[in-house]
Amino acid sequence: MVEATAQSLTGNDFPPLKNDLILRAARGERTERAPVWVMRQAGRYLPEFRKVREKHAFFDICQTPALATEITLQPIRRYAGLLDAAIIFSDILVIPQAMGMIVEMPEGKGPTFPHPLADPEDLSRLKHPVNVDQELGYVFDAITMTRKELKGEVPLIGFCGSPWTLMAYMIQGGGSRGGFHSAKRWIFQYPTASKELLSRITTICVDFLIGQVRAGAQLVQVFDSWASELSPHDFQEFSLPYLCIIAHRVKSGLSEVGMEPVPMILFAKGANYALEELAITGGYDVLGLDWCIDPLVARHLVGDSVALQGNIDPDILYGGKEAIQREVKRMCASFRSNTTDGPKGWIANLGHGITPGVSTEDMGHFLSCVHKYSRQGDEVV
Ligand SMILES: Cc1c2[nH]c(c1CCC(=O)O)Cc1[nH]c(c(CCC(=O)O)c1C)Cc1[nH]c(c(CCC(=O)O)c1C)Cc1[nH]c(c(CCC(=O)O)c1C)C2
Repeated sequence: MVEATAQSLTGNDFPPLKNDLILRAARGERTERAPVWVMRQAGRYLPEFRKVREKHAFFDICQTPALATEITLQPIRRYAGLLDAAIIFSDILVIPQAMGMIVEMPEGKGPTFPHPLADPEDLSRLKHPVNVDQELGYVFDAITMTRKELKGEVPLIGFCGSPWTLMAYMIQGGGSRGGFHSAKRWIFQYPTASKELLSRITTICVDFLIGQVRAGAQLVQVFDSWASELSPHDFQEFSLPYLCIIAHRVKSGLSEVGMEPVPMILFAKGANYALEELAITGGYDVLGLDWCIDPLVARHLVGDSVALQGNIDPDILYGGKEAIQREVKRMCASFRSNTTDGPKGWIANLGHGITPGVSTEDMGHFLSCVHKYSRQGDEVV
């Protein structure tokens, strides 16, 4: 059992980093090959995860730094040398919990809120303001412990959910399967209360991400997984402004405490129409793409101002080895603009999270194909 805590370890005590490929790509640099990691890489498709999960409740794992560390490291060990980043094992729904909501995670059922927010009066049920160190200090401890245990093999990514995506769960009370009709009703019927809630969540996201970086996270990602539920107009009104505030305040907050900024990644699924604007005003270093946009088109929209992450359709991992190889080749050609130069400002990933039924072997094959076909000097078509 490792006994480090965020208090006992300063940044300087962490082991030196051996693989900075993702940090260079996030800064927009040309790299010898594309760094690769996979959203939800530490999760249910891994038998070693399921084994731990049989014995522990989901949020007990999140709240026990040694278990969160162990699961974060599982894919790094299994795919030794193939993954270029680890992502801390946690969940976006720890923020609603910190605000006082009960969130349950029955196995195989996804998140459940027994008492979702029904109408604006329910905002008074929420803790406000939230002391992030007190409520979410366990995530900081898990990050510090994981960073140490990673021994500098790859950088560690911290994360949070976006204000809109979190609000959607808090009102809907369950996962995406049932849609987000109640949450959508709020933005139309109670726009002012919706914005009050979004502002409160934004403040927590800022403190939470700053705390994660202070604890040892070397990049951070904001997941706006359900941006796809909003029209372009409503994304402008109920998501984008809060996403921008997060990026700008995290950067200024870090500089106030004398820390270097870390690359910030935004994954706003289904908001490809906003890529150009996000690249100009968003404040993020990397924009994640879902699979519904051609990388060449995305690059054309954002120019050279940001790095891109993504974006193969996660279901390709069900298509067998040949299809995986063919589609990775295609993705590489598109992100590399069909040149033999190494990729520039590109982090390879899926266009959303890996799903539980993928075989561990096919995941490994995907990673190997990215290594093979994103390499500088190689033919790309
Ligand atoms: C980054 C992350 C998340 N969850 C988990 C991680 C761990 C790190 C990783 O491996 O990526 C573990 C993580 N989170 C969960 C699991 C499975 C839980 C179990 O064991 O029962 C795991 C391994 C539970 C969970 N938590 C959530 C869902 C989705 C439900 C829906 O469809 O609306 C689910 C199924 C909410 C959630 N959680 C997260 C997102 C954003 C990413 C995405 O869009 O996939 C979202 C939307 C983020």
